[in-house]
Amino acid sequence: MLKHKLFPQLKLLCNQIGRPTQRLSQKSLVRQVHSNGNKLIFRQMFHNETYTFTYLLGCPVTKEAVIIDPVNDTVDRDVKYSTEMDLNLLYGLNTHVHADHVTGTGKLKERLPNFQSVISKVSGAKADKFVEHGDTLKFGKQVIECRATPGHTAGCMTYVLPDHAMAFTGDTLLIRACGRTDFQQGNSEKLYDSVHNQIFTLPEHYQLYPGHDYMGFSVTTVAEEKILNPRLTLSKEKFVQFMKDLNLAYPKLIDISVPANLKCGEISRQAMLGSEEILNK
Ligand SMILES: N[C@@H](CCC(=O)N[C@@H](CSS)C(=O)NCC(=O)O)C(=O)O
Repeated sequence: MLKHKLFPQLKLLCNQIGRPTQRLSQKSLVRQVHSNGNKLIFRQMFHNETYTFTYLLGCPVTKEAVIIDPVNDTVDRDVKYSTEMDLNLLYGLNTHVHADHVTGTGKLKERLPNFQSVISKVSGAKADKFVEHGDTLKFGKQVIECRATPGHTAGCMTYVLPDHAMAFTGDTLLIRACGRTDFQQGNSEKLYDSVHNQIFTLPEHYQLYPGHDYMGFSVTTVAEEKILNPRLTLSKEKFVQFMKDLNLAYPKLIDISVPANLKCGEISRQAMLGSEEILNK
């Protein structure tokens, strides 16, 4: 009975993950790079200390580009990479006020002319540009749609590129997991609704890029998570209980990261030394 109910989704999933890898990667590359004839430069980068993903997206025609969730420690890498690729970074998009690392948008503003930091208005953080649900941002021929996905924090945003069937979910949805909901106005009911109403309603072939991964994964799809996410496939009631029982230790840098990120990554020398000490423990 269950198999019958899930069959269309399972069929789609098998098409995506059950066939030889060669075929999958070729198909997904074509979708990212050539859908609607609109090409995209796309790089996924990792911060080893905090398991954070940063994404660089560029328009190959105009060379205008954006960076999603840069980390302050990897700004040199990100500037070098975008310069090498002749990209003109316009925006640094934060998916939310991070609790485990300091955003790189403040440092990037010091390094790059015309660079603007972006975050949701609801976040209450300082930035050059504030976005709300339904807003769009442009770089070259590319369009990003902003979807409010509160729950991990009150101001979480998911950034969607419809032309490339991609969405950047921050910590709202992680691969086979989701963001914790026990601080920064976290709310399990809201996170559940955000995922079901704003992410799982995207077409099933959309590729989802999370803000972190702690298990060695890099990308997933709407179809995969709808079937395989052990948290978000629960009923809402069971999900809320599951999140209550998580009992995760607070992020090591929370007391440094949150105040700094509320100020676009502005961090005092004293706090910087403090964070080095905490990470070296
Ligand atoms: N140990 C890390 C923090 C790990 C953590 O809490 N991750 C967050 C996202 S960053 S606030 C999370 O939501 N995790 C969900 C989960 O199920 O793991 C540190 O000390 O920084």
